[in-house]
Amino acid sequence: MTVTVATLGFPRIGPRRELKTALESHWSGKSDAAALLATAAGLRGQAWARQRDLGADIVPSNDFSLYDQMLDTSAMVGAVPAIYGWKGGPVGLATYFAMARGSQGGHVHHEGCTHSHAHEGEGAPAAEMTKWFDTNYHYLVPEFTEGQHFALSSTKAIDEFLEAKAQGILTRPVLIGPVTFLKLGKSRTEGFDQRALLPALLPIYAGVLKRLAAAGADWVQIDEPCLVLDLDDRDREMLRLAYAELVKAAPGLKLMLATYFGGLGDNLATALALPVQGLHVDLVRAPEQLDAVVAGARPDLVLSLGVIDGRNIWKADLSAILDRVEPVVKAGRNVILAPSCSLLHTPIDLDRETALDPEIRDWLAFAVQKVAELAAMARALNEGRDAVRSTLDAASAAVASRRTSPRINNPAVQKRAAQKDATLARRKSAFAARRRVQRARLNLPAYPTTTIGSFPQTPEVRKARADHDKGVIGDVAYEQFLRDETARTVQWQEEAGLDVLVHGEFERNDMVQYFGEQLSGFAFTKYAWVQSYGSRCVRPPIIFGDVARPQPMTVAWWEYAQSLTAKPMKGMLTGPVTILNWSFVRDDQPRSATCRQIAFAIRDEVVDLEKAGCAVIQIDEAALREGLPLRRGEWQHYLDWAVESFRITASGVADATQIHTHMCYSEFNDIIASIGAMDADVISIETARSQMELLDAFASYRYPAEIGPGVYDIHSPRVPAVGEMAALLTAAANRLPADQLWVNPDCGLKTRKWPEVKPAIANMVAAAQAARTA
Ligand SMILES: Nc1nc2c(c(=O)[nH]1)N[C@@H](CNc1ccc(C(=O)N[C@@H](CCC(=O)N[C@@H](CCC(=O)N[C@@H](CCC(=O)O)C(=O)O)C(=O)O)C(=O)O)cc1)CN2
Ligand code: MET
Ligand SMILES: [Zn+2]
Repeated sequence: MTVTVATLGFPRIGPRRELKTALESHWSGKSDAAALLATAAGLRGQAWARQRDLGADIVPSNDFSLYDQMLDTSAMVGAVPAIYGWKGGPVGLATYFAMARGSQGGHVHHEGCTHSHAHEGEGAPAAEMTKWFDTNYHYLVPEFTEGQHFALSSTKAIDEFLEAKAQGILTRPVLIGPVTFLKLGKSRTEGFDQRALLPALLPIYAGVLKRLAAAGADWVQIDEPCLVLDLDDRDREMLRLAYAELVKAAPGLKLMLATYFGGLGDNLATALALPVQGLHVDLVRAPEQLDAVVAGARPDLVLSLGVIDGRNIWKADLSAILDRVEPVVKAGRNVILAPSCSLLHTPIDLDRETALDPEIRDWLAFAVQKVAELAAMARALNEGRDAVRSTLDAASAAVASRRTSPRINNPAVQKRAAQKDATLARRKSAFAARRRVQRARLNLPAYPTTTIGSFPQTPEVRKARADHDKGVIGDVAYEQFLRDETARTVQWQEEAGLDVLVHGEFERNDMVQYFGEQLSGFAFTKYAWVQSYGSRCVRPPIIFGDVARPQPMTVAWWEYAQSLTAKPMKGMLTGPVTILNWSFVRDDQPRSATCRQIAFAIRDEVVDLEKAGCAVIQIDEAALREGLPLRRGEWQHYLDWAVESFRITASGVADATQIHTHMCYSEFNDIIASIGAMDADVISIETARSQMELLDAFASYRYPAEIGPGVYDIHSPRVPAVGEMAALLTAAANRLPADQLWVNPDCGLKTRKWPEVKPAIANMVAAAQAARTA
């Protein structure tokens, strides 16, 4: 049986972020819908042709999206909340983008926002956005109500299939499966479990499948990544019901059920019993499941083996993969080779990275290179390994070079990380004692005020950095520009009456990339953008080797900022867990080991800041929660090493140095013990939208240290009134002792504009003053 190659999805932002440019131009009114749609069609056409030319036999369609594939699914089934004023019929662009970004009524929802929020009287807020499994990609959360009516409201899946067909490519359309779609959504009706909507939803899916079959599709890929999560009996029953129904929808149409981001585990039997014609499994995250899948699968079940890592950028050891796949093929199985998941989570093309060190470059494969790897392996299986001998040898050589390169190994770093000394992860005294000396040193008022770190990254700031990168302005001019921005911001904070100041982070492109660029063991790219949400992208640094900090990274900026004021200036760092979770990480040692190395590097920075005189140091761990494993049984192990890494970072300083941490997500109940174990002196969290309910977790845990519950929803341009923030502080003080409380916004202010920030912070300071005298 011939082995074929499939991809499950391809990056859609475009090799030069053409989609980002087109979207932002359209949103700002500079170009019309036709121009946007033409760019989008061009990108789709390019991606299909490219994958085919690289050797993919099965090319996906409907993996493209103007914003997000979950939002596309909501549009497909007509799950549009009433606030968007949609009257039925096809969901048009205006409704689609209103759900993605909020709608006018004076206010366009800005692209820098990751949350839903209430904009009273300002049109409709955007739908809530949240993390897609354990990735840094965000999807728009579908919303359901009891009695929800569904209707086919977007023919995008069929249209794009026909578009590719007209280009001469018979694609395999991709749909998000109905069970994953419902499970990842939320119910707007109190007490209503949206899973009850499955019977109402299935006819829409069946209708789409019928139309696809009529348009000429032979296979459809249905993604059910929920199959790698902990499921209950009702979920499993839903899967049985859904697929019994859907395989009957269109005679002759075959379904490839795709699972990814983990192993099927205790859902294996459920998956194998579904009457679908093909099953895709992730053999990168869960290589051990291959034997059980093969043993349990019906002989006629087509197996799509996800052997190339869709979540990382390393070249694969092709011969080692062939060793594992060959016996399956020899046994007469019908096998497709594929990436572990959609290639959406990798950058597009390594060939553009001409500035990367050639040795490191040789270790890497982006989306384009990964398809070529698959094609080479398929040829080896079909024609014998000699047919691609040089490719296989080159892959083995690259893997061997990465394993043994002196660039990867730093014995001093390894020795340091191997230390078992428990005092490295322990502050000198317990919190109560630290608090006494910190209070004496800082002498802050009750309800001390501060901000989370960044101030607006204006177009001028971004332009100065781009001009500096291009050589249009020199180092001196760029430094001076940043000093001026910093000085203005420090002076303004003094005038605003804030108690603990920040320098503003103007010198940083991104809170992770900035550090990656200065640490050894990291490589960074010029064009390797990965979509985070909508038009927003990140360039995750690549951690290829042992991590060290050759020299201080932030001390000079801190010293400059502190020289401008007598008030305490916070040192501002990104923590090890967040750097790890927002980077491409080496796969030749456990993530925990890499995290521990980063922890020591950042610890050195903490110590150097203290030496320079810094009394308050914030170590951001915004991504601590998103690193949680998908299976609950694996949580504690992760939390233990993540917290240990944070503690290593924070524990090199004297009792009198106050360590802050910051986390901007709003769920602490299930991990509160680990938050406590971080042993920070102060934690700032996002709470403005939850009316301080979040603090209940801290209260019932009797969290001993200080907390800055956000009182200003920074994701909205709206300026909160003094009374509103004062009421939030009262609500906080009803839950926790007042002497534990700080006053701050939910998160950094980099995506906001100065005309919003200035009055909002002035009001926040006034609210703190009111609380002090209450
Ligand atoms: N890494 C990371 N992950 C995160 C977050 C985060 O802050 N960082 N926040 C959460 C939400 N996710 C987000 C992801 C991206 C952005 C974001 O703003 N991205 C920017 C790019 C940020 C950046 O790297 N900026 C660089 C490069 C900017 C750029 O595009 N420059 C142009 C030139 C611009 C000019 O000439 O004026 C170019 O290179 O082509 C800089 O400021 O230096 C974007 O897509 O627009 C925001 C939130 C969760 N995950
Ligand atoms: N210090 C960072 C900032 O203020 C923390 C952001 S958390 C996503 O931007
Ligand atoms: Zn934050």
